[in-house]
Amino acid sequence: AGPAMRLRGGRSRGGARLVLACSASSSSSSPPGEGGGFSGRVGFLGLGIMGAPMASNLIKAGCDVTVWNRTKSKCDPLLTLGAKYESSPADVASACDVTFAMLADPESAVEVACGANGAAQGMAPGKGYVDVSTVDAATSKLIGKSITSTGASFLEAPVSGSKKPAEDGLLIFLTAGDESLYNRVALLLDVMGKSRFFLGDVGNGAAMKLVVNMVMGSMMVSFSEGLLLSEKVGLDPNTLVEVISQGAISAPMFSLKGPSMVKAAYPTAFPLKHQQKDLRLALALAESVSQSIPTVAAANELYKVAKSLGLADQDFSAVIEALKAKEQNE
Ligand SMILES: NC(=O)C1=CN([C@@H]2O[C@H](COP(=O)(O)OP(=O)(O)OC[C@H]3O[C@@H](n4cnc5c(N)ncnc54)[C@H](OP(=O)(O)O)[C@@H]3O)[C@@H](O)[C@H]2O)C=CC1
Ligand SMILES: O=CCCC(=O)O
Repeated sequence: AGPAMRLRGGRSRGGARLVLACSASSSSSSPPGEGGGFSGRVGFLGLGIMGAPMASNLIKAGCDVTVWNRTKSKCDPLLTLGAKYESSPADVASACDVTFAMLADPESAVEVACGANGAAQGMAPGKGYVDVSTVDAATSKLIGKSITSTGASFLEAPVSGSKKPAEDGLLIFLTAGDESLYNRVALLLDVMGKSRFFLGDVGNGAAMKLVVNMVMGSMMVSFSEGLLLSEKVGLDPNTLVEVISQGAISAPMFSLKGPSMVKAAYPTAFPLKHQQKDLRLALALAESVSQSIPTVAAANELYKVAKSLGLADQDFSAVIEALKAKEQNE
């Protein structure tokens, strides 16, 4: 099947419709749709900035959710909401019909899926694994192979959208892999997101995500340069943010992050270390097809400088501090 897309308009967030749809006993009451109702147990591995609100939305929608996180204390708020707990990814996968994973990077995604007590050890025919972490295509294929070798199904489904969209259930899923698993979990994706794309073979979702994030990472650097230059020539950078917001290059990211960047505040929504990871992976993707992406390469260097300044866990908008530091050193 060719790429398919389903865009949803008006939301019925947190309403009875979703509660009914996710409840184990009421799948027949589910709304019609590609996935129908989801009546099984749902696992969730990785409860960081993104994973915690995503799992939380599934619980609030009435799903039977079992969680695991490397740092166990991060499970507590989810347990309070009604989640169950298992002590390893393998145990979660074994207890659940479908397991989602939201891990930091390729290394942790592989470790949790394929390592000792990894999810693959709890997989079996009829079960599904949905990796929503941002990784490269090769990593996703490796994880997919490990999962499908057990007879289970695999879907990669990285997300566009940050902390707030995750909290609001407004993420964009970029999925690829097993289409029947995609259809099976469609309702769950719709609890956590506002739209979903099915892009074909495993690797296409990862590639789409990296291309989107490489554009975002360079946009942020260009915006940072503009803020600093405007200030240097005697303009009010807040006015620049306002002017940009009304023109053709308006983007929610600029309006959202600009005002706090002007105040040198970087409350973390998307950690800078993850943005740099995505640029690194995008550069490798470009290299694999001999595509030149010099702007991204330059942006990546700045994120690396920002990391070396101790800003890895700040929001990625803190990359502006690398430009300030560069100026001081010149
Ligand atoms: N934040 C954002 O705006 C967005 C992030 N993403 C992507 O989503 C993924 C998660 O991001 P985010 O939630 O922000 O990141 P966080 O850093 O907040 O969370 C990372 C998660 O990975 C776990 N983890 C890290 N290393 C290991 C390991 N070796 N073994 C087991 N678990 C591990 C962490 O566990 P522990 O709690 O123990 O550290 C935590 O649960 C990343 O791939 C990111 O690029 C995608 C879209 C938006
Ligand atoms: O991977 C992070 C993406 C953040 C966003 O889409 O706003």
